[in-house]
Amino acid sequence: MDHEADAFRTDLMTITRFVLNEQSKYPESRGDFSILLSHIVLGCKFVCAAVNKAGLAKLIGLAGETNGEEQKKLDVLSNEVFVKALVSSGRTCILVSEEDEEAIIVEPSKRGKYCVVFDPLDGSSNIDCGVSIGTIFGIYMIKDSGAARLEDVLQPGKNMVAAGYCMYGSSCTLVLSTGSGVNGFTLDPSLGEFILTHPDIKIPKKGKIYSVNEGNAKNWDGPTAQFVEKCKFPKDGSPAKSLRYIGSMVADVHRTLLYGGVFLYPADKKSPNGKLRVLYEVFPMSFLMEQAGGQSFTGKERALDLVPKKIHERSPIFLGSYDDVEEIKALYAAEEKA
Ligand SMILES: O=P(O)(O)OC[C@H]1O[C@](O)(COP(=O)(O)O)[C@@H](O)[C@@H]1O
Ligand SMILES: [Mg+2]
Ligand SMILES: [Mg+2]
Repeated sequence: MDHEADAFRTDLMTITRFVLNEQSKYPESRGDFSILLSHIVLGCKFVCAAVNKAGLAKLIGLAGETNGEEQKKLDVLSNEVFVKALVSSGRTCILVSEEDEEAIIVEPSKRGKYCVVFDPLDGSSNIDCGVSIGTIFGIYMIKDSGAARLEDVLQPGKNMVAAGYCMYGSSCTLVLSTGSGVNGFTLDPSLGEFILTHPDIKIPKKGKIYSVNEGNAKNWDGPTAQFVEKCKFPKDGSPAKSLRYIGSMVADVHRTLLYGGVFLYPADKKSPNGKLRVLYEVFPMSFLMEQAGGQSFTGKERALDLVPKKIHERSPIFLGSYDDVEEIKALYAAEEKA
């Protein structure tokens, strides 16, 4: 029996312990954020289990419903899981999900002071082939949850109090920032606990990878085409960058955060505002990137300074290593001057 107990490491930093430690830094805190996050974590565990057995449980394929785009069964299931988890936390007042046309205003008796914007299942085009997908979330805190209004979520991303994503890949990894750095936790399936495995993530200042759907190249604007050309054929004697593109923002951004480089989904003639949604894709990923020492740019401004007018608004995005994004900003500035 003794050898079993040895396995129990008292220093095991689970995400729950981590968040409670963070909370203890704010003596006035009532624990609302920790409770909210524990419900998000539960949602991620539930969706992770569903993703792992998607093929077995007939969760592959279309749901036969749309949100303006064809919804996959796992899109619908993940959305139901997170809406239920967030409302049952009793800590939210407004929810914005990619899968719901309208914002969800939580009934007054179940309200709390947080607004949560989320993409319940990111990378839908990769579900049926079992390639890494994920969940993305951002959290705002509002003063008066009693009077919760849509305007309370149409705020700049820099006003968020926390952001994160959970990647369902070869392992299940939850990456979180509460505004003081970025930490990564890996789900230990035997314990059912997220364990701190990537403390204080810092993105390399410059990377060797660029990540973009080159299939759209013929429709790109000048600065984007020039930047990708520089990645492939650098004129300063530096080695060419490698192209890596999974087609799931969570997975492409996760790799960028750990290895460095740049992920971009630019505007193009076909999609003048790009493809990715400001509130629940661009903002959370930009918040994490800045917290890890990188940066995020729209082609015009710092992504977190954007003020969205609609909940499903899209924006071009260039995010990643500080120096790589600086290069892109310089190309757009030069075009502006020209
Ligand atoms: O197939 P494309 O045009 O390269 O787009 C891929 C992008 O679209 C997305 O799948 C959009 O997100 P959803 O899957 O949540 O709709 C991103 O994850 C990904 O970065
Ligand atoms: Mg998405
Ligand atoms: Mg999605």
